[in-house]
Amino acid sequence: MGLIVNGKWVDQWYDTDKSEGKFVRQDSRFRAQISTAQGSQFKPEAGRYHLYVSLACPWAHRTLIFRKLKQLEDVISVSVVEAQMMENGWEFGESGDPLYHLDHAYQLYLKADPSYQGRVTVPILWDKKTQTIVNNESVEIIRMFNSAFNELTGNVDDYFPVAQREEIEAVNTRIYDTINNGVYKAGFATTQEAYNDAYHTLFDSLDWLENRLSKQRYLVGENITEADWRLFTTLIRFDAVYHGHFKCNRNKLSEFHHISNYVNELYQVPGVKETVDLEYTKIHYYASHLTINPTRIVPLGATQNFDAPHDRDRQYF
Ligand SMILES: N[C@@H](CCC(=O)N[C@@H](CS)C(=O)NCC(=O)O)C(=O)O
Repeated sequence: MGLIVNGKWVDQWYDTDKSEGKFVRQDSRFRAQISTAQGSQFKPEAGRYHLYVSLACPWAHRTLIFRKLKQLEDVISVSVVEAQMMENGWEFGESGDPLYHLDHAYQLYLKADPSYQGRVTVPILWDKKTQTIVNNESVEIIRMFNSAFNELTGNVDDYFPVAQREEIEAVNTRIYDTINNGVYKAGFATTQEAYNDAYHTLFDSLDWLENRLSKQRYLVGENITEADWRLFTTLIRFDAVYHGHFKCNRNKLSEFHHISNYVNELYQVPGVKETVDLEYTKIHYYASHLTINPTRIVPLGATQNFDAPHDRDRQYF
């Protein structure tokens, strides 16, 4: 775990000294867009882009789901970093960097921008043509996958419909702050107060979500939208990782009837379960975060069956 400082990798845990023990996530820095717009440097082209992911990472997981749902598997290649992230950050191992056979993800960041400073995160959407990072922000990557390649694939499924954008964004904002990033705020807090705040805000939001999902099948409208997928990748990891490792333990997610049925439904959407690997995920979190779990012992639970029948196809008012 570390970051790039003045062109060099430095092994360093998150610094919470200046934020009263609170974990503050760094903004993603590569923010270019793939688009057909005139003058666009990055046009949608089959075989041009490569996605680097960790199967443990909820942010990267979103991009894998969109790659599946939008039938981009033959258009955008993918590779997976090693489960453990130790003193050199994300490691590529034998198959993690099929393009340049680099050892570490930080080398890829420096290849894209030798002056890059900061943390080295996944997902990374790489352009093989100009040999740079197009974008390393999952929200923007899934939106590109949602629409930029439609003409190439013929898949016009839309998870961010114009008519619902405002409501989707409002829901996303609360869910990002209190749930997606909320579990990290609890887990990476270094003072009791910062942890307490994150814990209460997280479970207030899960109570709100349980109520919302008792009245409607999906977060927004009558179909699955990006809001559901953005939430799903955090929820699927909850009992296996966040409940124990990040101390988000007021309840297990399986104790929320509507939320857990909702997770099962999303898991059972064709193609999605192939993007989930909770064993790899547990190894990543428990064996990489030495500050939180110095013994690196990976717990054997929680046993969950996301293939169990769900009740989400019932009538809603
Ligand atoms: N805002 C980014 C966050 C990506 C992110 O933080 N990924 C984590 C893995 S779950 C990471 O690579 N962390 C490495 C680090 O912070 O040093 C996104 O949504 O893409």
